[in-house]
Amino acid sequence: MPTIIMTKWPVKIDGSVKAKAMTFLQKLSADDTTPGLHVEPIAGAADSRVRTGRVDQFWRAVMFRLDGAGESHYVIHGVWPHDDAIAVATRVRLNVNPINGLPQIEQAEFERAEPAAYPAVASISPAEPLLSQLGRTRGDLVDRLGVPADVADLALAAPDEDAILDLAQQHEGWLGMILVDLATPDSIDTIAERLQLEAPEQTGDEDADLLRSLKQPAAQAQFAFIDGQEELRRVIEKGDFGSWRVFLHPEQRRYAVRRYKGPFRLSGGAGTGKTVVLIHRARVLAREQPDARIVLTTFTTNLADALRDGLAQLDPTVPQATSLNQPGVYVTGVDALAAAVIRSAGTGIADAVQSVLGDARSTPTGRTPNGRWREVIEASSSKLPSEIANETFLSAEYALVVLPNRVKNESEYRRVRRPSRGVALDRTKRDSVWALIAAYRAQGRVDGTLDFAEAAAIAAAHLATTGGQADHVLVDEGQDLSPAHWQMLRALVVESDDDLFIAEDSHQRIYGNRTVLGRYGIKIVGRSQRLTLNYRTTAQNLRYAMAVLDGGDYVDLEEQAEATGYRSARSGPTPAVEAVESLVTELDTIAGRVRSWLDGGAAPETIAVLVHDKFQRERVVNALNERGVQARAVDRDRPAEGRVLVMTMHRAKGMEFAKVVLADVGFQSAAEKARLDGLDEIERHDAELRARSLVYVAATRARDELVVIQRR
Ligand SMILES: Nc1ncnc2c1ncn2[C@@H]1O[C@H](COP(=O)(O)OP(=O)(O)OP(=O)(O)O)[C@@H](O)[C@H]1O
Repeated sequence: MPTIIMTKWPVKIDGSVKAKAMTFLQKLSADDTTPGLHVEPIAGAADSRVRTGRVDQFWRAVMFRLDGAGESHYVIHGVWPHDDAIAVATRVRLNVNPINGLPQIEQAEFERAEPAAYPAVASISPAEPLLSQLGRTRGDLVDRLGVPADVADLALAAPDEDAILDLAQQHEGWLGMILVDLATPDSIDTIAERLQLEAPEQTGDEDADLLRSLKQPAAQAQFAFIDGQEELRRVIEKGDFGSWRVFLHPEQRRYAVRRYKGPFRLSGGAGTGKTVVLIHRARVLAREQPDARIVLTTFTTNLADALRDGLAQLDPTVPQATSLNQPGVYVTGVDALAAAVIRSAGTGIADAVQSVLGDARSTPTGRTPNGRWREVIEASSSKLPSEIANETFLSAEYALVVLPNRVKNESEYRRVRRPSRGVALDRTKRDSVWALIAAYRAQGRVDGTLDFAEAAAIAAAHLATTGGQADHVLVDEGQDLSPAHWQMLRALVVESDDDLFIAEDSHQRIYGNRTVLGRYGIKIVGRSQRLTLNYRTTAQNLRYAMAVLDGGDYVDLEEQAEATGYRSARSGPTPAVEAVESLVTELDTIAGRVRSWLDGGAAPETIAVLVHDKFQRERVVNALNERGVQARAVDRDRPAEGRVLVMTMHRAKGMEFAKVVLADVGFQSAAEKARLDGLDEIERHDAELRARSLVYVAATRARDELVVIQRR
């Protein structure tokens, strides 16, 4: 049976043709001699491997036929109306790039989109073109990286990064990736290494050489060997947004498949495909080890829902376990995971409760309500200064010091170390803090409730004595997890190769406090890498989002300063920043923007308005509806179709939309200002970092257009 090698192009055809192309490819992959397919060479074609095939009366597929290892292979170049297909088929040629060993389809680009020609730079600006400013020469591009000469000339003439990105967008696969990299300060060697470029080996058997070239890691960002009919159907049915499932960047592929002798950490800015790598890695592990118990977890239940959907989209045949300790991939939020461990332990949880809280409960039931710390402080006659007697300080002290160290009483608290906690506590203050913690715990005991951090600490203590219940744990949004979460995950997975794989971005920490993995038994030691190519956000929006972070001192889970340099593969309009004086003007401005996008043909559910809190969310929904724009608030539920979506910036974490309005940027309510003023310096600094991170998270949700509304 012939093997189908898909390129990115055929997935861009529209609905009715897609269905016919699917039928054609299915038949082709079953038997290329089936009558009616009309797989035929073209007389006088530039490449003797070219074939056309009959999709229907009007449409033809253009393909290359390669024979290797006793099998035929079809590289599907695209589907065109009959006459266009013949014209394309006559001219295209598939060959191996003699410099970098990667496959290239020559001339194809010119038939689809005429690349922009940049006017001679001197005529528009005296500035030097970007690549020569970066010291790149034609020799670097053509002779070292294998960029075709015509494309290299356009790149060398491009005045700035945006122009290079526009050019990159016209070239699929490795060529687009090289162009994006060329606009960064990375050295030519770094670019060549990242894409694993190597001079080709020539055996004299051209088809075999081509097939080997098509299997190179960088080739797989553009060409995919399709594994069976079912996969073929999935590849064709999904539009371009689905291309993450098939065409991975060579770096993404490496992290998805590589084996590690212990925990591994993958960092990367928003939109660099960390989640994509995790989903692929879960699939690779599940396919290779069908009996393995794999846990894929993240910070919230909504994000876990998205991971579950993503895994099912990638491959519905990967078994998703419905409970812990079962073969398959168990996808769950990290707090739901703690609850599952406690639930499955039954009354056997009593020892763990005793060791963490020092009380004899065996069946904790509910969840401690929000605001409990405030109630405890208000009910006490504590003499502690306000920068200590506040919810932010106490909950952090509890999560960072008390729970991970299993402090159960005053004398243990007097002795415990409090690294990186800022505010020093003398003996009297420690005793007073402990009195509040004891009151907090007593109230939990009365109601039979646990807070999230307590539940994770208890689950960790239970697993530490009963043993691991997973073979591989994959974690997304690692920057938001608390020490007790890490202790639980460490104890959940049996220590072995590929035990923990952690994706994180410290710039996106919007919950909790900084954590250092090494303190909780997770030793990364040199097994840590970074993704740097942003797939989601245009370079213009990314620049705005990065500027929000400027000056903040972010550190990652290993206490290293977080790198900020990363690049985007896409270019678009500059974000619009609008300053407004009042709430009413803000609402009018939001409605005006949204309406103009809708009038321009955008689907309502691809537009999101992101706000700070639930009150503002309701205000915006009402204002939009009153102004005739159908809008809907998104809370825990999944976003619905047919309405403009309005949600908090926290809720938008992990999501993406074509167009985004960021509301209330820079606005601080009087209550929030008073809360921040009451914090000690370190806590306030951390709260400010989180606030910037929140705007960064929100700004990086936009794929194409971003409007920022600043309230003065
Ligand atoms: N190889 C790829 N080809 C095409 N699209 C991709 C690829 N990798 C990722 N993407 C797309 O880029 C977007 C961002 O990917 P993903 O959500 O995995 O990034 P992330 O690093 O987890 O982002 P965030 O930290 O903001 O949640 C998604 O739309 C995803 O489908």
